[in-house]
Amino acid sequence: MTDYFPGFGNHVATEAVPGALPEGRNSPQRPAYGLYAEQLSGTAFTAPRAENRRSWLYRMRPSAEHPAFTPYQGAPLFTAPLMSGPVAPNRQRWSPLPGPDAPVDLIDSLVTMLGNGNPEILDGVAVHCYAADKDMDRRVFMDADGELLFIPQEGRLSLLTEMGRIDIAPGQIAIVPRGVRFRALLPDGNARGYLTENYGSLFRLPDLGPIGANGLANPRDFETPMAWYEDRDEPFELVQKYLGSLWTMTLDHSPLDVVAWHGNLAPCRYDLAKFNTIGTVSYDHPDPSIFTVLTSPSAVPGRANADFVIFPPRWMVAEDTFRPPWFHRNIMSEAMGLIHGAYDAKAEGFQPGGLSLHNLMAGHGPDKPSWEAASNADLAPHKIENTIAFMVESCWPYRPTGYAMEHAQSDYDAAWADFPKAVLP
Ligand SMILES: O=C(O)Cc1cc(O)ccc1O
Ligand SMILES: [Fe+2]
Repeated sequence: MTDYFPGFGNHVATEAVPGALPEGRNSPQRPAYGLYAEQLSGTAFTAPRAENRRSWLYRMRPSAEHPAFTPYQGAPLFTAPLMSGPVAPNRQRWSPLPGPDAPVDLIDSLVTMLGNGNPEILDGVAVHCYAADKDMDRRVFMDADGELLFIPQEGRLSLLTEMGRIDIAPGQIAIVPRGVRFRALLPDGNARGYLTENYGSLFRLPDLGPIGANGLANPRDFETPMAWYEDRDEPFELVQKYLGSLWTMTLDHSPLDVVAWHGNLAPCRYDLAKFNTIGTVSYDHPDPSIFTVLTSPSAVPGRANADFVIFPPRWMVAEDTFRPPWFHRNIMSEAMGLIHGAYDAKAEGFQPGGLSLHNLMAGHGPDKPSWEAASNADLAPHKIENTIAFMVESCWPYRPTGYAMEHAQSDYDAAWADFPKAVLP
């Protein structure tokens, strides 16, 4: 059983062994039990206090003690997206990826679909999919390129991280900060889902403006695990993603050996069912920014490097309104996935586990069957139920990988074919 602390980005102090956490200072001359003190910084030392995120880890061996990394040969589809060459301004959509041919763990199963920005300039975001059926045993992963946001779609994940164990099921999400090592177990034997990799500023809760002090994702519903460690003196492979490529080295022990930690940079989980969904109670379809769970700001105010947005169950009551998403062309770029159920703008072809891409200025919106149904619907209050879609909206256009382009649906444009022409008086 794992226990969690409630709250988002709180300062936490936790020890798995009594007496392991120093009191009154971060770096005593001799930490208890011969532990090693290590600071893990998620923001620059000099970041403004309100944004400053770091933790102090007390571990059995310093993480500096390791041999050189060499190129990793696994995870052939877990890549940086291509950074050059033309990108067609086409809308794209993907059916769920085929399952693995041979047993594969979470890291080796990752398939990079979309990405923008560049880990070298600390801006941008990538969307990967996983479909795994093997635990990571004596294998640990760490991402130097960004913060990881897990969005399971099928099957639970147990993320054994340096800073605690996180259990999530479809409908829940987990964040693992940049640099935090972990291995993933699959309690159901297999798991599928999405992984968002944020190269930019850390995800945080959005400002609420006139909404007030409460609403959307409430801070208390985020959960940070208590300290947990494994004391295993056996070979452990550590795979690291660094500047877009994968590297490996082998330790003679598990690096998940942090016995105590304190600070405000830590993994956490959140149950999307707890989202306080806000919508119109009069008319019109509000902009989807009202569904923002987490945002990673860019340097331009109000223009996110990445917004993680959900479309959860909710009441639709708008009067004299076309209720689903409208036709639109957006300066922001939209990657969307579906955890379960059906999305109200796409009656056909957008399946749970699938993905879609509407890059900046691509005309999109309801497909023809959704448009027809919503244009003629009786506007009684109606509850959208049994579904959660999500969007990773970014100010930078996404580049699909070569794999993504080879596996895209070939007929997505047909979603918007044959709309009747308006008849003028
Ligand atoms: O394109 C989409 O389906 C996502 C979306 C949803 C919505 O309610 C309004 C705008 C928008 O981009
Ligand atoms: Fe959109």
